[in-house]
Amino acid sequence: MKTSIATVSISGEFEEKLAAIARAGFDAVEIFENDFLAFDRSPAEVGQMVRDHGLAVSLFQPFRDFEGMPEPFRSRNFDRAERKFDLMAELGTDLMLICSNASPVALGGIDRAAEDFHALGERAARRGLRVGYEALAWGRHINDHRDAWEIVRRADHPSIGLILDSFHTLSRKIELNSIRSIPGDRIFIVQLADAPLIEMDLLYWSRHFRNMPGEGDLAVTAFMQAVAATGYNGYLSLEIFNDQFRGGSPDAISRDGRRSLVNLMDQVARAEPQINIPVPVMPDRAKVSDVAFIEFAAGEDEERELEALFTLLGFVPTARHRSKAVTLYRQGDINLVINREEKGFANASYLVHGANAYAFGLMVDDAAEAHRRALQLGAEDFRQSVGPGELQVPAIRGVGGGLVYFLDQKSELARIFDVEFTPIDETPESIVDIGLTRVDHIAQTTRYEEMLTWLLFYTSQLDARKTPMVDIIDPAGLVRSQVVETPDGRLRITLNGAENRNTLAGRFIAETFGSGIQHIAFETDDIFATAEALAAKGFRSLVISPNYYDDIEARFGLDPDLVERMKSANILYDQDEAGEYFQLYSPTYGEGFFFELVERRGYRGYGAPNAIFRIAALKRHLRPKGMPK
Ligand SMILES: O=C(O)c1ccc(O)c(O)c1
Ligand SMILES: [Mg+2]
Repeated sequence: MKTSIATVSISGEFEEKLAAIARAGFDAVEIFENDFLAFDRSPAEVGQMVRDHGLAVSLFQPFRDFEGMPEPFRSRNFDRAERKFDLMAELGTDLMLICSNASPVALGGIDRAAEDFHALGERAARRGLRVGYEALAWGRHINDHRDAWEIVRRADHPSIGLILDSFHTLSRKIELNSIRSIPGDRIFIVQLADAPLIEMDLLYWSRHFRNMPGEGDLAVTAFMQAVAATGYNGYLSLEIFNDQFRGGSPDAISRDGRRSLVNLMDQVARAEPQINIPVPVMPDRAKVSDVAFIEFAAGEDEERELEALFTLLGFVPTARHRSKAVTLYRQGDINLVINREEKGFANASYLVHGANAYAFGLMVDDAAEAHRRALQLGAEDFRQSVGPGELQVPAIRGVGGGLVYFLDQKSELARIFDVEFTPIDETPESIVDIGLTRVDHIAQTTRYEEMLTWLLFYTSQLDARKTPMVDIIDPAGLVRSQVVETPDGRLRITLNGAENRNTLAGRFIAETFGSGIQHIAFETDDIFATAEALAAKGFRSLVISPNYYDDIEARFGLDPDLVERMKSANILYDQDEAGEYFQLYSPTYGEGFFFELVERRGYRGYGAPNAIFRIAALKRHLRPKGMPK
């Protein structure tokens, strides 16, 4: 599999871009004319620089408004093309992209365009060069790959071929089977991009909102399946115009790009096993059956505070690590771990971020395979020295430098808490089970610019899908929220992207020095019983404005008695087509961390309409420092 990326896709100076692209493992770059024009080195030097980074130039582009022009433009275009051919020879590439004509003076006509391309093919052939024709979605006469292919077919010249670009085809919803009958060797290159579904002008959408395959909503996998079925075995080239990427980290964007292609081709090869493109063999996306544990890093004081909080919430200290200052707390199927080691990774996380939920374990079908796939996708491996009799749990670095561990039922890993821990026999009498059964969701707060990275991180490794992005209104600004969930809901992760530091999410990032888990939601089968048990123990839940309850009673036509019960327990409510949702929040602890307790009666969402009221209430509670006693 040969991978390439257009220089416009990432930020930085020209040479910085090349270095990042090479480090991420690409084979080639598409050189964008403007990137080159803005750079003060000769074409030969640029070509050399690309090769010095171990890269090839897959393509020079774009050459605009070529085909079907009246004189004198037509003759001038051939002269202009010859000049660019000179340049290509110096750069060291044999392929030029011509995008379909968008000029108002362009004359239509398939045959006229085909004749122009035939004539250009003759000139290109003399120099051993090739020209590929791409239909822009907004081309004046040609805006559909089927018409571009007809022109290429009629041009009937070995130096003239077709260029396919997933964005142009998918944005116009063109029938994908039309690609399958094109001979693979007539496709000179394939450009790939995804995009979020937004209703807007095609040109503007294309030039500002493209993203990596898998990051958006377009059917890029189905598109690439059709391309692969033609026998095509050339470059897979990312061409991503995105304002955010232009301002992002060249390394991070390049790594995401490479990950997106590996993941895409893995999915394509599974669906179309006969393809010509050699694709790395890797395990399938891991099936997650549960959140096995969530681990907090803490110092001595915070450990006491967390312990008080956990026991108040009904968690029982169940076992202690044989050699480390690590304690397991349990309720229902939920395992919470406090790690108060004075060395090692947890301690490093504590020193940087303060007490925080820095790691979680996922129960998957095969932990070793899940780990292997993650590494093949470019995840950063994590290993820590283990003591005698302890298990090396496969792990990778996740959001905010935290950890994701993989466990499974088929190996020793299933018994980690038996192998490495000794049971604590007596349960303190003060602890009352409040009916929490499992982890409903883990909410991670990231900078807005990182959201796509982490969405791709999860959805490429795990058998999980992403839901559409929702906007959450914080009184101090917008927070975007998107969910990664398994089809059965056994794993749910919400990613919240903070655009500014005055929002609750933004403040959390600023105060804890980075992204991380900001809240954890536990499920109960009876939220009212849970609320009552908590209140009896003196737990003070987050106080919700009484105005809220008048509104939901009217909005959902609820029984006034039910509303009264919710109001007295500060329980929030939502409904979707599948059922009802009840939510109860803790106040914030430390720098904005909190717990949520939920009851789902068939409901599938996350209570997004309530977020604005919850955030306002949390902000009223937010304390400057320290966990409550
Ligand atoms: O936005 C454009 O003009 C443009 C140019 C070249 C391409 O390959 C493309 O997909 C879009
Ligand atoms: Mg293109």
